[in-house]
Amino acid sequence: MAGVSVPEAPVMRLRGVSKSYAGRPVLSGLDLDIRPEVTVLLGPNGAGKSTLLDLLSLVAPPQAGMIEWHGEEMRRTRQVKRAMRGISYLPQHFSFPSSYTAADVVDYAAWLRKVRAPRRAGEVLAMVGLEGEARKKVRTMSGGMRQRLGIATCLIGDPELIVLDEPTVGLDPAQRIQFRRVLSSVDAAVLLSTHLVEDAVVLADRVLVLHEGRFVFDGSLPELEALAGPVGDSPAERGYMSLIGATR
Ligand SMILES: Nc1ncnc2c1ncn2[C@@H]1O[C@H](COP(=O)(O)OP(=O)(O)OP(=O)(O)O)[C@@H](O)[C@H]1O
Repeated sequence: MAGVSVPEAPVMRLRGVSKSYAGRPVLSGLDLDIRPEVTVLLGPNGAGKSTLLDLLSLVAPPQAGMIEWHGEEMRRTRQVKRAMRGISYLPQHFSFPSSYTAADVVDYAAWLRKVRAPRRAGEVLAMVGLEGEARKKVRTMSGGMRQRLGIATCLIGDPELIVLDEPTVGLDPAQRIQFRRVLSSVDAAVLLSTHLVEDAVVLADRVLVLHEGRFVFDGSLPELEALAGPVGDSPAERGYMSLIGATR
């Protein structure tokens, strides 16, 4: 119908997803549709962000509820393996062999992910501002360079969903701007977790706030800012603080 915009079909859909560790609920009945946009997941320590990202990357199954990839419910290992080809995941803690060069790391990641026609290492390294560093060894890189190398490994093979756990840790302000450029240049759904409300301000098309295993917010940055209470340094931070009930 003319004038009515139809939202793109979700890449991934979660319905009633729950997860517990040793009987202690960490995620409780989450519903989520992921579309090709940059979604920033905020939440305090222990909110369940990393646990949720493990589920989104299909590394771990939920104990209740269901996950769909392009409308297909993930029930069998075969389905999960096929879907995983379209998903890149950078965990919070990762390391690469110290004797590898940046190009070795990218080639190795392509091999691990069974990417048939990987982008050339130089291309993904350039996307994260590591052009000219292809022959630099991991052991000689700064923390920020390693972080960008990790992000580069997620860009090979044109993934449809990129899941990044705290990717901005270790990036300085200039590198954060570079990272924003990278995200705006990739043609994929991106979901990243962070502790920094500022990351949501700079990067997010959509903001999710997870608190005690439940979504307490799912909306745009202006909608988050509209919730601003008295605590915090910026409108977005004040909105976030009021959602998680912070009093300091
Ligand atoms: N493998 C595990 N076994 C037992 N408990 C776990 C396990 N992984 C996480 N937890 C617990 O589940 C809760 C949520 O952890 P999770 O790492 O998902 O939170 P988070 O929001 O990512 O936290 P942070 O911001 O500190 O990284 C925490 O209480 C954590 O201790």
